[in-house]
Amino acid sequence: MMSSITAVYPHQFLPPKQMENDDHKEVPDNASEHCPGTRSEDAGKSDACAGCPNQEACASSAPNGPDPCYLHVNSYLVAIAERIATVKHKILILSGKGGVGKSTFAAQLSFALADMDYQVGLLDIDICGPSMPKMLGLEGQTIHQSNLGWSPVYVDSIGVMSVGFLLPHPDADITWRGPRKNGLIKQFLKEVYWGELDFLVVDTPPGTSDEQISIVQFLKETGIDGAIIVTTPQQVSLIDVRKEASFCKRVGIRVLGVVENMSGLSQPVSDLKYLKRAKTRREEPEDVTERVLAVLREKASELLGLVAFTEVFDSSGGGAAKMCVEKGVPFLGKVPLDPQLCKTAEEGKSCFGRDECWVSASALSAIINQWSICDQFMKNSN
Ligand SMILES: Nc1ncnc2c1ncn2[C@@H]1O[C@H](COP(=O)(O)OP(=O)(O)OP(=O)(O)O)[C@@H](O)[C@H]1O
Repeated sequence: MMSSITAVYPHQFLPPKQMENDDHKEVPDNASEHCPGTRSEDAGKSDACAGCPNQEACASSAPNGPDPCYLHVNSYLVAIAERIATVKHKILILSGKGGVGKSTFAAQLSFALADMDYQVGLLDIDICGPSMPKMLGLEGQTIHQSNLGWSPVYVDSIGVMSVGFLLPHPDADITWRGPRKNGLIKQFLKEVYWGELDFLVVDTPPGTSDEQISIVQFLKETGIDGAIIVTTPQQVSLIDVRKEASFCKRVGIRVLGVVENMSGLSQPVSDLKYLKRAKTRREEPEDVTERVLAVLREKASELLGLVAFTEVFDSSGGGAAKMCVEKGVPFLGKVPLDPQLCKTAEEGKSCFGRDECWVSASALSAIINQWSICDQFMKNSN
């Protein structure tokens, strides 16, 4: 039972002692209040070190030598494992490049899973560029804490956690080096009370850097079920997907599959015919019958799923499907470049069940169904 709910303010991102640190000064979670940092000349020797459980380890380490923080790795991994024990499945959403639609996919996947009556959490660990508050229509929301921990912000039963909820204003920048990002991700995993979840979807920044290393390290006790890699069809994006797949292999994370997003332009057939005719005649159909026919054609093509495909980016290299064969990872499918999906995602809404983005919604549904992770995972966990 939750009680005494209070807001979590930006200065509570990290414990005060870490807020005062510069990025090179490591302070163990259990250190005394005025800890000089494990890399300091005074580590283990200053007055503040008296009585600290790390004193001996710090005093015996040469400055800039092995970091005694690692002596406490086990304690926070255990704390995270206990906290995350109520989460059945953890899925990372990765991409090699930015702007390929990873956050869009993570948000729409969460909506789809919630529609299937799963309990879903969405953790945004893109610390410097959090998109989830916008993509879930939760801008301006703040995090609260209760005696159980930090409460996610909820939309359509999806619990969402993002650094975006902790910013003093939407334009505030976060310019942090690795250790501070690491600290916040650790804090999210230790502090957030998700309750019983079927899926925790983790949206990451592009690449294989601090955030990816942290999440893999922190969840290694409990295990990560797998990763979905999002790409666009261009070769420059696919080169980086190969790196993501190699990263997953090296750290022992199963690649659940690759999604090719913005994969050509798909339009209802009726739209194309209508546009072509209007362009040829250089006039709008003034005739009522013409207009009625245009609407009927659109509805008919929607019902029949008739879509015309136009290639936008060069995919002569074979696109993601070919790359998947070479890397031996599943190809999950293509999502078209769809202005309506962009609009819907930026309005923070689900594309499922919306007439205007039925083309991309059906592509996403096909991917999620083909992925059939829900069945597989739920069977394994029952
Ligand atoms: N299939 C699509 N069709 C049209 N627009 C799309 C599609 N997928 C994503 N977008 C739009 O592209 C933009 C970038 O998407 P998104 O933020 O999801 O990318 P990202 O890979 O998460 O980027 P970053 O990693 O840099 O945060 C957004 O405006 C989004 O609405």
